[in-house]
Formats: sequence, C-alpha cells, structure tokens
Amino acid sequence: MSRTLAASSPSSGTGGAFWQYGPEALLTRLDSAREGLAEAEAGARLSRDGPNEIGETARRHILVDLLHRLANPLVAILLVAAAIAGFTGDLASFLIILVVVILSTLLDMVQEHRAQATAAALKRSIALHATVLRDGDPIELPVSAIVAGDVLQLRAGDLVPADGIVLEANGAQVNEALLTGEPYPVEKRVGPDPDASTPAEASGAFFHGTSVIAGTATMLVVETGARTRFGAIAQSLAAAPAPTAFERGIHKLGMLIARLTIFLVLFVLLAHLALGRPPLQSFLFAMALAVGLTPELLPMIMTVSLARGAQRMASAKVVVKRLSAIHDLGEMDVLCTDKTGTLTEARITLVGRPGIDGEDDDRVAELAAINARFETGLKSPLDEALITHMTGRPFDDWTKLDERPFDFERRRVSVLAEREGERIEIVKGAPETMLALCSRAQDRSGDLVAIDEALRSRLIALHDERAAQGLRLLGVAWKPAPEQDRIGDADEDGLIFAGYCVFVDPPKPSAAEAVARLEAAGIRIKVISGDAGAVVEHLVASLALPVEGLLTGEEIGKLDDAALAARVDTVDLFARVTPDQKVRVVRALRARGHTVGFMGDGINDAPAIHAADVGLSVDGATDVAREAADMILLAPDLGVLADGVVEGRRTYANIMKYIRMGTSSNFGNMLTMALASLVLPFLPLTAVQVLLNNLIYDLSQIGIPFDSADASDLAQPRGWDMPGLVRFTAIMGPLSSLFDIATFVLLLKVFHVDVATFRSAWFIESMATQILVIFIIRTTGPAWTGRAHSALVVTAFGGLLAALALPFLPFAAFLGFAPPSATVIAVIALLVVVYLLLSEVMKRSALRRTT
Ligand SMILES: Nc1ncnc2c1ncn2[C@@H]1O[C@H](COP(=O)(O)OP(=O)(O)OP(=O)(O)O)[C@@H](O)[C@H]1O
Ligand SMILES: [Mg+2]
Repeated sequence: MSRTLAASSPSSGTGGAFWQYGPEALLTRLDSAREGLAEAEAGARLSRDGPNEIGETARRHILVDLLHRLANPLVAILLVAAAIAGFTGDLASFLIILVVVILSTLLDMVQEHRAQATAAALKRSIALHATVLRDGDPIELPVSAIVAGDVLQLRAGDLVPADGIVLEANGAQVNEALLTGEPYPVEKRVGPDPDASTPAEASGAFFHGTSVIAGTATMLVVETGARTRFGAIAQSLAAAPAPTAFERGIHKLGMLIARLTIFLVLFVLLAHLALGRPPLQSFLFAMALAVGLTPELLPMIMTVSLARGAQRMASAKVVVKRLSAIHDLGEMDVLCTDKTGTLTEARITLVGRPGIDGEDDDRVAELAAINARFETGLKSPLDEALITHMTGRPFDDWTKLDERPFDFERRRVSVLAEREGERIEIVKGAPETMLALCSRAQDRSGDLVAIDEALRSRLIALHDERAAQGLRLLGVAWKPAPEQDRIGDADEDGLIFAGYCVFVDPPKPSAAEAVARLEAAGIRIKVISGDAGAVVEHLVASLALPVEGLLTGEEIGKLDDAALAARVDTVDLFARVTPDQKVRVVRALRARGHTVGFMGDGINDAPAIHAADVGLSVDGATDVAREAADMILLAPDLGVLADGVVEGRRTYANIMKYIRMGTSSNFGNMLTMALASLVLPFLPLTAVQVLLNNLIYDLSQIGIPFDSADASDLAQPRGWDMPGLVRFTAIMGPLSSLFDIATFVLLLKVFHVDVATFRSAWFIESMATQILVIFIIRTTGPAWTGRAHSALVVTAFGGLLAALALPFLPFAAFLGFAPPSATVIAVIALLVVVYLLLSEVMKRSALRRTT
C-alpha cells in the first residue's frame, strides 16, 4: 500500500527508492493493476491520502494573516502610541487609535481575501487534467484527483502530474531540466533501475513537474501531492514570479516616501520639542503623522484593482493566472505570436498531393497517412488532416515496427512499417529538410530517378509556388528497409522523394480585426513560426498586417545575441525557427527595452511563453504551454486579447490615480505640517485627529478601482512613469499647501478662533480638498465631461460627509473638535471651490505625458 511505500525512502533504509523496483513489484505493493484502479478504491485512497496538490501553503490561515498584519511596523507604532496614551490617562486617544487600527486592518484583510478568492476561483477554472485509467477505461480527471496506484496515459505536451514509474513507453522523451538542470530531453523506458541513486539516473521513473515533450507512455503513480520529490520545488519556483517593472517602480516610490516621512517626522518632533511644546503630545502627533503619510492602502488598492481587472477579463474570456501580468499586458508594446492555432483556425485540410511531376498522386498521401497514423508523439493538425483524408481507405494491412517521433529540431517523423513482407521506412517533414535527405525520387510509374540539379530546382519551384499561395507543405519520402526492425541513427538519408502533401490552414475570421485593433493600440505584432517564410508572409498579407522584414532560423543561428538584438526591432517575421530561437527572439526584444508578450499553443512555444513579460496561451493548447502562460484565452476569438489589453491599461490607470492622489496630497501635507510646526503656537491637529483624517481619506478612496479610464490612457501602452509622477507631485502638492496656509491665516488672523475650532475647520478643509480633487485628476480632460463610477462617487462623498459631520456630533469635544460657525464653513467652502478650479487649470501641465 502507498502508506508503507511512502515511508520507504532511501534514507529510511527499509528499501530503495521506488524506481529501484520493477513494475510488477510496485503494482503488487500498490495493490493496483495495469488496467488501473477501480473508481471506488480510488475514491477511498483520495480521502485517505488527500488531493494531489501542493499549493495549499499559499493560503495563510486567517489568524496567522491577522498576526502578520499586526506585526507591520506602522501598526506596531500605533499600538505603542495607544499604550502610551492609555497609561497617561488619555482615554480618547487610546480608544480612537485602537478603532483606527482595527478598522483599517479589517478593511485590508476583507478586501484582500476577497480578491484572492476571486483569483483562486479563476485559476481553478483552468485546472490541468490527466488521462487516468479507472475501471479499465481512460477518463479525463483533474490532476488533483490522482491517487497512488493510478495508471495514467501520458503523451507529448503533458505535464507529469505525480511521481511514478514507466509501465510502457513509446519514444517518450521528458524534459527534466527542473531536477537536473539538463536542458536536453531524456528518454524514458521501462525500469527498474536498481543502481540509480538519484532521480536523474532513474530512466524508468517519472517525476512531478517535468514535462513530456515527445512520444507517449503509460505511468503508474507511486506518490502524490506534497510527498512527490520535486513537486514542492516546482511549486515554489512557480509561485515567486519576478516583480514587474510596475511593481519595481512602486517599490522604489514606497522607499522614497518612507525616507521622506522619517525625515519629516523627526523634523516636526524636534521642532515642537525645541519650541517647548508638551513632549507626549508632540510624540503622539509625530507618530500619527508617520501613519498618515504612509500610503498603507496602496497594496490593498493594487490587489483589489488587479482582482477586479481579472474578473472583468474573465467575463471577456481571458483567464489571468498571475495577477501582476495585467500590468505587463497594459504595458506590452510588442506581441509575438506563433501561427497555427493562434492566427489560423488550426482546422487543416489536405488539398493537394503532388508527385514529382506536379500532378496529384494518391500514393504520396497514402505514405504520409501511414506515417501519420503510426506516429505516437504529439499529433499535429497536419496528421489529423492526413488521416481524415484517408478515411474509408483503410490501411489495416500495414503494421508498425518502429518510430522516430517528431521533434522541433529535426522537423520530421520517421516510421518503420511492414505490409505483406515488404518493410519500408516512411519519413515526412519540413520540405527543405526532406529534400536534403533524398538522393533519388520516384516518378508516377514507380521508377526511381536520380535527383539532379534540374529536378531539384523543379521540386523547389513546385514548393515555392504553393507556399506563396499560403499553402503549407510537407515533404514525403521513403526507402526500402528489408530485415530492419529499428530505425537506426544512420538511416536518415538516402531516401526516395515521393512528393508533397499540401494543406490549407485558413486564418481565423476574427484575426484580421483583432490584429488591427492591437496595432491601433500601439502594439507591434511579430509572427514567430516554425513554418516556411512564404507561408507566413502570405498569412500576414491576408490579415493586412503591416509587417516588414523576415529572418529565418538559419539566419538567426548565425547571429549572436547582440547582433540579433540589433535586428529584432526592424524585423517582424521569423520563419523556420526552433523553440530555442523563439526564446532568443523574445530575450532580444526585451533587451531592447520592449515589454514583450508571447502567444503560442505548442510544446515548442512553452519556453518562449515563459521568457516573455506576458505569456499567453489558448484553451486548446498543450499542458506545458498552458502551464507556462500567465493568461489563457478561452475564446477562439483573438478580439478578447485586445479587450484584455484595454483592461490591463484601465487597471494601470486606476492604480496611478490612487498613487497620484496619495503622493501629491502627502507631499502637500508634509509641507504644511513642517511649516505649521514652526509658526503655529499649538499642534495643528491632535494625533487622534490626524488618524481620523487618514482613516476617512482611505475609506473615501475605495471606489477608485471601479472607475473608468480616459480613452487616451487606453490608447497606448503605459509603463511606470516616475518623472511624470514627480512633476505631478511637485505641482499639485504645493498647490494644496497654499490653500492650507490660506486657511491658517484666515482662521487665526481674521476669525481669531480658539484651538478646537481651528482644528475642526482645518480638518474639514484638509479633508474636502484631499477627497474632492479625485474628481479633477481622474481625467486629463475637463472634469465635468466624464462621469465617475457611482462607487467612487459614493465613497468619496461618504467620506466628505463624515468629515463634515464630525465636529458637529455630540461627542465632538471628546475628539477635540468644536463646531465652527456658519461663516467659517462658508469661507472654507469658497476656498475649496477655488482650490478645485485652480487644480483643474494646473492639472493640464501636471498630467502632461512624458512617455
Ligand atoms: N507531424 C508532423 N510531421 C512532420 N512534420 C511536421 C509535423 N508537424 C510539424 N512538422 C514540420 O515542422 C514544422 C514546424 O512545426 P510547427 O509548424 O508546428 O511549428 P510552429 O512554430 O508551432 O509553427 P506555427 O507558427 O505554424 O504554429 C512544420 O512547418 C512542419 O514542416
Ligand atoms: Mg504552433
């Protein structure tokens, strides 16, 4: 049983690692059979061993989360401040600080948990599946339902979902780079491997997290979930994506604010002490300032904005796996895509089968179809088209002896087959590769002729003519293989050329419009295909895609990284490239400073999807491609991608609104406070009032993620723009300070109010200017033309009302407020209106684009 087996790791000394046992021994130990488990037994094992998952650690328990948040330095400062206030008998400060801490922590927690739940639900909707034998029949199950003893059918493109051993293998090659660092695939065959001491040596074993890149295999599952050897590593690698450029920018900004805050707080504290103000209150005031100046809501606003973006994208049929990829999507200025299945339908049909004289010859299609039928690796749509074409014309009299599966370096498939004692090797693949391997050709009557220069150029011309019409071609060749049971390494040339199979692969109807929208949105489209140059050129022409330049894999092979980087900007088409070269092109583009998206569906695309800033895949793609991707398009319509880009930019625009609001009002407050500390004979606000101010301001901002964005924000890729932000802050911050100071002067010199009234009036002025300015700066156009989202209107005016009401409430005195007179309120209202008008004028230059 799996329990005992789980205990018998090499270190426990009770036996060897599982791969040291043969299939029969393990089948007995796991109480399973080659036909798999019975459904009931599998169910029992699932409830005993738990689901085949590792990710659960990612979710913290709610109490742990709470503790984590309370350990945050800002909260700690507040709690210390509350304790000091409590000891000195300042009950109001004590209670209010506690309320502020509890409210803002809860707000943060609830919002973030909801955002995470949304993201997790979206992820579940695209969970991986595996083919499992249950009660003897192959069924598709989510990988989480796999248990020890299950028998799985793996094929090229699948991720290995658990640890286990090979029961059968057919040309199965697995990429184990994750465990061994070895980029080349290793061949899997039936074990045992009694001498293998490490997983890398165990060629009869499969490990969770590796991927099948060629062939097929049957696997017996031995360990699942956290008990797998490398699952945990794979998970942690996948879980820590590098921060995006946007996140790095925000982090830098955060550090800058933190430094300024410390500086200001020390300044204010020292100034007050030097001027002989009461030390305790000065200290509390300084602490409250520190809290008020920190954009503590920023992480929450970001998560909520991203989760909302992800939700909206999901309703537009784009599932986001990595939330922060939404920033990258909004910033993306180059989209690389492969061709089949992304730009085209991938519903391919055979439309021609010319022999060497250019006329259709059924024998060509038949040879190709035999090859396609016996091919066990990744069945491409080309294979399906060949098999469909031959329906009704059975080739049951052929038997298969051996195969060399397709891989993207060789670009061909070889099959050794036999009929009535006649053995031949049939090869089909990329035409130029095939021609290079052939020395003879077969004509219509079956006679063999040598391929001389004249014939070779006729064959090339035949190919080029069809390819220029956008048709895809495969070359087909064969050779007699008497007495042979295997395809040896030396059997790769001396082939007899039979002819071409010609296919159509029409572009998706939506593709032309979608690429036009993407181009209009400032995104350059580049096609990176394993197919021939002429085919790719024809396709982009039919999509009316404005592209220039063409580089082939052969040419890329001759360029080093620097030379390639020098070319990628001016070349939009890449043909006959290998998977490795797809990655090189993506890296070269990134090195040129582009934010690069890569969209693909095959095993050959997965490394490039991973290397891009935004990896994109489609619903029908292979597991490896889907796993590597950050986002998955569920609809065949490429238009959803253009919608997704808009969503990414809107999310970015809303986060920027919050950041602009926060930094400029903070900077303004800093200036005001520094000045006030020097000239005012008392604290401009009590610590409690500063905290209340902060809390209400935060609450008023919660509606921002729901807001719409300017058309101009959506029209072009947008990245982190630090100079723009600095300029905005430098203009808008001092403007708000100016009005704060005007308020001071009026209150003290004209109205001669007492301290409590002063604080109430200034509290109202400061809240009103900070909150209302969102309606000015949410758009670059005139503020009155666009309508803010009702959620934003509700939170903003709710905050404003709360601020206005506080000094008039029965417990106002408890908070240190006294109600200002109607005249004072009227004057403040006037000031606020003038401030907003001036902001409307100044924002033109403050919001001007630098990028
Ligand atoms: N099953 C197959 N049998 C023989 N040759 C194949 C097979 N599949 C692909 N090829 C050859 O390998 C080439 C590259 O494969 P493929 O077109 O899938 O690459 P790709 O980069 O994904 O291209 P695309 O942009 O069309 O998706 C094909 O153009 C074809 O010549
Ligand atoms: Mg492809």
